[in-house]
Amino acid sequence: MADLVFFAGTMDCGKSTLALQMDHNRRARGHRGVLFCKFDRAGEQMVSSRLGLRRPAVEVGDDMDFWAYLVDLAVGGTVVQYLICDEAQFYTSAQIEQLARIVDEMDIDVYAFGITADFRTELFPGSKRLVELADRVQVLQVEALCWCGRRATHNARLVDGQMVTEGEQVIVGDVDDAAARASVPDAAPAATDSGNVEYEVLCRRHHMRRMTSARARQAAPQVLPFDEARP
Ligand SMILES: Nc1ncnc2c1ncn2[C@@H]1O[C@H](COP(=O)(O)OP(=O)(O)O)[C@@H](O)[C@H]1O
Ligand SMILES: Cc1cn([C@H]2C[C@H](O)[C@@H](COP(=O)(O)O)O2)c(=O)[nH]c1=O
Repeated sequence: MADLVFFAGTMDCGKSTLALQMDHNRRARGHRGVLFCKFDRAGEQMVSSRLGLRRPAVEVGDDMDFWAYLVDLAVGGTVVQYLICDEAQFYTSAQIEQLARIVDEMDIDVYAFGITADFRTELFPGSKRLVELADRVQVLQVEALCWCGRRATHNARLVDGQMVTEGEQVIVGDVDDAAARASVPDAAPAATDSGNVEYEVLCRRHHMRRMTSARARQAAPQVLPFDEARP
């Protein structure tokens, strides 16, 4: 019996890497699948991981109907056994419902990958519907870390280096990390009308205190990166 699985985590915790590995392992055994993406940092029609892997994918627009897409494939004689859906937080609620229907009525496994909450700690529409409908929500084994060493559970948005808690929900961008950026060399901070946007993953405590690594460094330069006192 097929499953709808939501692999959830913060930014930079290895979701796209796992998505590409799951696709690779299935294809290596002759299974047929379709890879979907939306607003990948590396560009359209692509799933990319910070480890340097990337593969072409079908870009999901708001008007994309997964059910109709799969029906068309079936009518054309293409047998599909699984779907990999990256950046699923950006999908609409209706699209997540279409994916659940595909699992139940076409017996196709759907593996969705995405961040649960935005920089304001509010659920994205796609993630909300996935939490509501998935057979399983799986937290990734590789944990992204807050600057204090705790598991990072939240995503902070930095505009010109300052953490913000208001703004548009969707701004494509990367974590503020030179090593991470090295795998996508053309990925500069996203320039918007309001400034340069980057993200940083934090534990809840430091997200709520708006204590980014830069602010912590200013407050107590000697305590980074791992402070026993943990401000
Ligand atoms: N230079 C590196 N060496 C080893 N691992 C790396 C390197 N750069 C990134 N990673 C790994 O890749 C992960 C990010 O993978 P990615 O699939 O892009 O994340 P996500 O899709 O969740 O944002 C990091 O958490 C880290 O484990
Ligand atoms: C927190 C947050 C993130 N985003 C964007 C930034 C990235 O383009 C993606 C997440 O990609 P990743 O592979 O998981 O790193 O989401 C956003 O638009 N709004 C937000 O609040």
